[in-house]
Amino acid sequence: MGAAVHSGNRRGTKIVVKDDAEEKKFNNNTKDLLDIMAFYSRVSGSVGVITLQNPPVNALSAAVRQGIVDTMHRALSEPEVKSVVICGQNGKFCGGADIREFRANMRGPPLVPMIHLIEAAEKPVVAAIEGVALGGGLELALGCHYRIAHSKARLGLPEVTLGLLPGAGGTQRLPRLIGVPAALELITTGRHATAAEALQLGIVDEVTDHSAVDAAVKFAQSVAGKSLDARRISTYPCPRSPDLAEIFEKAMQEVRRSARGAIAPVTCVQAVHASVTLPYAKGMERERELFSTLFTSGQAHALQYYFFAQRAVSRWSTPSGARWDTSKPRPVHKAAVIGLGTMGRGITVSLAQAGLSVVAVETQEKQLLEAKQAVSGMLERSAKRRGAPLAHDKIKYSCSIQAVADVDLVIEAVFEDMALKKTIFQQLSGICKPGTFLCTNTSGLDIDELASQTQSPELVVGMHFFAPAHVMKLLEVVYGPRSSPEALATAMEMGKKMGKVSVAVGNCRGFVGNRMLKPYLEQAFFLLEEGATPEQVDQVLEEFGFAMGVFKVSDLSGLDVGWKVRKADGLVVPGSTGKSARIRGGSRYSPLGDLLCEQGRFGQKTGRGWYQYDKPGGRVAKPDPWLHGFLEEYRARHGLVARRIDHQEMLERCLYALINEGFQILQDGIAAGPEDIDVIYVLGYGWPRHRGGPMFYAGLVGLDKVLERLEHYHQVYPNVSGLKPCSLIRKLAASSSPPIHRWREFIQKPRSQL
Ligand SMILES: CCC/C=C/C(=O)SCCNC(=O)CCNC(=O)[C@H](O)C(C)(C)COP(=O)([O-])OP(=O)([O-])OC[C@H]1O[C@@H](n2cnc3c(N)ncnc32)[C@H](O)[C@@H]1OP(=O)([O-])[O-]
Repeated sequence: MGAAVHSGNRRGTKIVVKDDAEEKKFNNNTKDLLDIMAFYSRVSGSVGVITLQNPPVNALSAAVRQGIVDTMHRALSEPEVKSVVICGQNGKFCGGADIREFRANMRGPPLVPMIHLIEAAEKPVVAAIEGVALGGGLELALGCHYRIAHSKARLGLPEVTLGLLPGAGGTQRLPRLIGVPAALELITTGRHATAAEALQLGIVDEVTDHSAVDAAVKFAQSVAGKSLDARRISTYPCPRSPDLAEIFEKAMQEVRRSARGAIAPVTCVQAVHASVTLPYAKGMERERELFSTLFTSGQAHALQYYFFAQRAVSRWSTPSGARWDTSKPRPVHKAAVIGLGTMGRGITVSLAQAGLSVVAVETQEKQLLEAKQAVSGMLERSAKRRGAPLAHDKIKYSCSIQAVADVDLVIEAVFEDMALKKTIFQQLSGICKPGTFLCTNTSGLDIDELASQTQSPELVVGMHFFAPAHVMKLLEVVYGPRSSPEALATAMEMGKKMGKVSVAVGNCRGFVGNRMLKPYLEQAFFLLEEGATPEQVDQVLEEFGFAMGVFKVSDLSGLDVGWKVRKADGLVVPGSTGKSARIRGGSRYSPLGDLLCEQGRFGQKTGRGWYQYDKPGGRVAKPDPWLHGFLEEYRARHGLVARRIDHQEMLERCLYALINEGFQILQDGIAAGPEDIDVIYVLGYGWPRHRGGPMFYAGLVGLDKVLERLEHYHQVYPNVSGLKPCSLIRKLAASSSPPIHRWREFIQKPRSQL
């Protein structure tokens, strides 16, 4: 970069042109905005450089927008300046509008006129895109006359994932620039494109491996004085082709199919449609109208809540006072996986892809060979998909558990069998070098019972992966009463390294996810007893937005899994008749799942479960007349009279029972906050993201309403403990249902042990 010409150095060679009078004027204009967050400097004499400065992602806050408007005016008014570059501080162009401002009163200049100011400028404006240009960030770049990107930059319009549409001209400019099909795909999925793809699509003009800012300055000099007539995207003709109607119809079908009730993707298609049917100015009006509808919707609120929730879970804390910011993870270079069944294989792949050396142990030679082949295939497919190098050489396979002696962390992933796991933990405790963290992949067993098998219980934590383990983003990291903060921090960090969202949870039966699933499943079974069919219950849940209804999920994961657990708990009493058949420990119990298992109906794997499949392993669920007959016969045998159950009741009983357990989990301190539960349910259990998660949904419905319905159902079914409202929901409802971010104040804090 050339020498700067003004005084007032703010950062290194960047010179800020901002005199006292201007500062005062700005402060008067913006009243309480603390600082101009776009800095102006002049480079090589003739290029005005505007640098957005709002860490960490240079989001377009009111102050940044004000700064851009002011510095643009400055650049345009200086006769020496012939062209302008807009860039972002710290190698990040811009992460879009400031999402935190969406729920506050609108201040500062709006985005749309700000971008028009840039586009209408008579001097060329070049966007220097490093890091990210997302949402409003990309829309800002589309308002510039040229775009230069760094090869590692990512560009996209992810507004749809926040329940919005690109409302700063994105739906009108992008199709004009790259055509309707490509724009529709980017806008409705919200995915990020690489710089190379953006170049190919025509979103950017040049890609560089060096500094995009330097390249943009050079470029800006080369285009100074040239006509900008062909560079203003808003003036481009509307893209037209004979098959446009078909393209839109297909896009609409696709988003309706995949959106599961989310309104933003559908609205995005409508907005892009306006770009071809209306002139630009009218298209912008339509974009604004549609944007306003989305902006105030509950779905946008839910998705934006979820955006922050997913980030908040990394700031974990435990009731004993351990915290993310005071507990340091220990580095892990070498890890081991014990047991190479389905879960163990997925975990091995995740570890190897995270760059760790892995010792993969399976004691049966034949299974070891099979696992080795399967893992190689998974790694190859995954490397191809991600365009990443193969990680085969990271893994050493062994038949002997002794091979784990020198690893830093072990993940045991054998069957869900406490006796077997205990034996392995006893062995590990003797074999591993001192300080090795011992983790168990379990979906609900007692971490502390396992810890007690070892010489160092403080090194033991649970890592509950979700199948398929190399694909699913969720990891429940379970701390026992004796797990050290360091062990917890290390497991959380390991999850992050593997690309997972790790959520710290306390040790109890089923942890958070599966514990909440129990009353939900229970209600689904009871509904069948009372007259519903699996299809009806699933339809209600799928219409709500679940990826799959509860019975389809049960068929997919295998009915035998829960059966084994119930047997171990002494709940399965084969051949029992009369009233006692449906009561356990004084509470209502449905043996329906047990009865199906006794018939060998384990779900998809046996071709029969709650549904029928064309063959064992078949995927397409079809209603099964046998099952309907079986349910009728079951009801008759137990003196149950089938009734028509409406959608509302099915939904309320399943969801409110689950939510009630969520409140109990908060009250027990098993989850630190409602965000933890919501992230677990969205990422691990198919809860629709546009409904924020079960706890957020409860707040949206109204806690007093949820409480009232729980009270009602508990009155009707007094022997179902899952319907008895938990005291925390009562307390919150009695305190005028505070917003979700204040719920933690109402949870009784266990005394800190620190
Ligand atoms: C008319 C209007 C039309 C336009 C609408 C829009 O532009 S809508 C917007 C469209 N844009 C998007 O949807 C992009 C949203 N952002 C992202 O996808 C990612 O943050 C990233 C890829 C930019 C960086 O990933 P990374 O893994 O490197 O980092 P990270 O993810 O951990 O974030 C770090 C911190 O920054 C925070 N924060 C981030 N962005 C924003 C924001 N826009 N705002 C506010 N805050 C934001 C984030 O909460 C976190 O804070 P914490 O927890 O530390 O207090």
